[in-house]
Amino acid sequence: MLIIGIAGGTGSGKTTVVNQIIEQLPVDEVCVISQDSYYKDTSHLSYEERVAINFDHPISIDFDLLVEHLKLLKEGKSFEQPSYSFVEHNRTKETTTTHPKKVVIVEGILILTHPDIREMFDLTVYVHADSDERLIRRLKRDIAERGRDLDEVLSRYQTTLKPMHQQFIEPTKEFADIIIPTNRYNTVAVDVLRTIIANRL
Ligand SMILES: Nc1ncnc2c1ncn2[C@@H]1O[C@H](COP(=O)(O)OP(=O)(O)O)[C@@H](O)[C@H]1O
Ligand SMILES: O=c1ccn([C@@H]2O[C@H](COP(=O)(O)O)[C@@H](O)[C@H]2O)c(=O)[nH]1
Repeated sequence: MLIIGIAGGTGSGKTTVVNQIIEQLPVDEVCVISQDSYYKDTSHLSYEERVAINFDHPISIDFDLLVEHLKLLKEGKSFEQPSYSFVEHNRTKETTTTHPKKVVIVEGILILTHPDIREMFDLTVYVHADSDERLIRRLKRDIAERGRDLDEVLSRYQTTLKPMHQQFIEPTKEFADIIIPTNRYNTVAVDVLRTIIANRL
């Protein structure tokens, strides 16, 4: 089993890179675990209270559950991956059965902040795009897909996204084996990653 951790700021293109990698792999050889699935269950809070959560701080993530699930995969066991609704700011009732595969990709803004999780990765990648580029992408995506408006994205950017990125996310670049610049679509870097994966399988 090859476990790859893919980190990087919001809007840097992590999901896009993951999709580009897996589209060339047989479906029965790869599984993807998204850090977003592991936002803590906040069903006990009102919608207004959930909106106010700092979703870019490591404390918002149930890392214990993610560690438990990665250990299960390493033991060859399946688990139920939670699902998350960005519109509701909460986990949904659905889960996805995730089976151990030859290639396991874990992606998320904060996954390289956790020492035990870093230890479990065979390969670490940091996807880098400039902050103005990430903000533009985030604005477009969150308005189109996550039920946000201009004011919401900009105020969250100023209050939490930018400071948390500088404090927690950007410093994890030093833990990356590979840094992919993604101000543009970087097909060369994705090909390099595919080759590394193919060689390690
Ligand atoms: N290299 C790129 N150039 C332009 N747009 C991109 C690029 N990579 C991703 N995008 C777009 O930016 C948005 C955020 O990308 P996504 O892969 O979801 O980022 P992340 O998972 O890091 O938050 C998406 O709408 C995606 O289509
Ligand atoms: O309820 C939520 C939970 C998280 N977010 C934001 O999502 C991003 C992380 O996802 P990416 O796909 O890597 O962009 C993070 O910056 C949180 O602020 C949210 O808006 N609502």
